[in-house]
Amino acid sequence: MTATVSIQKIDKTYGKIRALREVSFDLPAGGIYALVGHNGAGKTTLIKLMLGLIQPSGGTIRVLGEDPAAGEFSARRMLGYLPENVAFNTALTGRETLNFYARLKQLTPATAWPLLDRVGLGDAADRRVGTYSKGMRQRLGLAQALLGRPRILLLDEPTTGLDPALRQTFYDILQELRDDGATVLISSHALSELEGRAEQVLIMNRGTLVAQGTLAELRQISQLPIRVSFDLTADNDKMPDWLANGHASGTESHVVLVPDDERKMALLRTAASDPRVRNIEVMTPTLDDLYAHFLRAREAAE
Ligand SMILES: Nc1ncnc2c1ncn2[C@@H]1O[C@H](COP(=O)(O)OP(=O)(O)OP(=O)(O)O)[C@@H](O)[C@H]1O
Repeated sequence: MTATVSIQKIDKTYGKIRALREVSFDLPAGGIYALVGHNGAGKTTLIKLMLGLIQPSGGTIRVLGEDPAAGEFSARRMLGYLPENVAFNTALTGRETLNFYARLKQLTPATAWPLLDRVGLGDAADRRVGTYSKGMRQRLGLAQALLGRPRILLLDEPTTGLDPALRQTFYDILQELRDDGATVLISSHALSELEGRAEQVLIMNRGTLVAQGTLAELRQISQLPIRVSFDLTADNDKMPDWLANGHASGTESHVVLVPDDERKMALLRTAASDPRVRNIEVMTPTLDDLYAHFLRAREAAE
């Protein structure tokens, strides 16, 4: 699959601050990618570089085959962007705001109106943005980013301020775009909600890319253990042999740490055939765990 975004050895300095150091990655078409990292890790700087809003200090960037920093960046029309802080003219209505952005993208405004319904703003479309709640402004920001069915969607902290229902709608929309072949990059601190939604995760730390991969790949690289916990029936006077090295955590619950899926399956097969086992729970490392692990590993290496 071809990369819609290709970043090679990108450096970016602001005066004495080195915001990005030799960052390289490709984003294939048809995927949702999570860009995660502490405050100041360089996420917004990367997004601004892809949009051509700032120039790199070194390295090359290609977005849909073009250099965003070049004067003529026609692929810009194929990009949707939702900035971290959406600021709209409060005197305009939602519909007028969308009309304005549609014209900037050389689209016929009326063709954009269904987007207002799509983000749940249909009823408020003709109210002034000044009367909107934070979440409603965020919805309008999303509608604006979706104008013209973008091939690449760059979203900076998009779900801050959204209620759970809209968050779900939001991810449904992103999945539709992804299935249609778009590249969606989400910069976020909301790691738990990205789990199971992003195909790949890119972990940034102080301007460098410390890990990139699917959750399964990151789990494998990290070698963080899988926790398997067993509840036993109360009438056991002796711990089952296969659990002898399990750690007692409470009276009837026992936790075993296994290094990989193969050992996990072997343990599950044994446990499932033991009538003394009432319940089994498997806890694989979460994105939070992996994120903490890769940051620790990087700090230790420095
Ligand atoms: N215009 C600027 N002038 C000077 N320094 C800047 C500028 N923009 C960003 N920086 C610095 O570059 C580094 C990376 O900032 P960036 O905004 O890309 O981080 P981020 O990962 O998006 O952070 P956050 O999660 O807080 O949004 C930080 O040290 C920041 O202070």
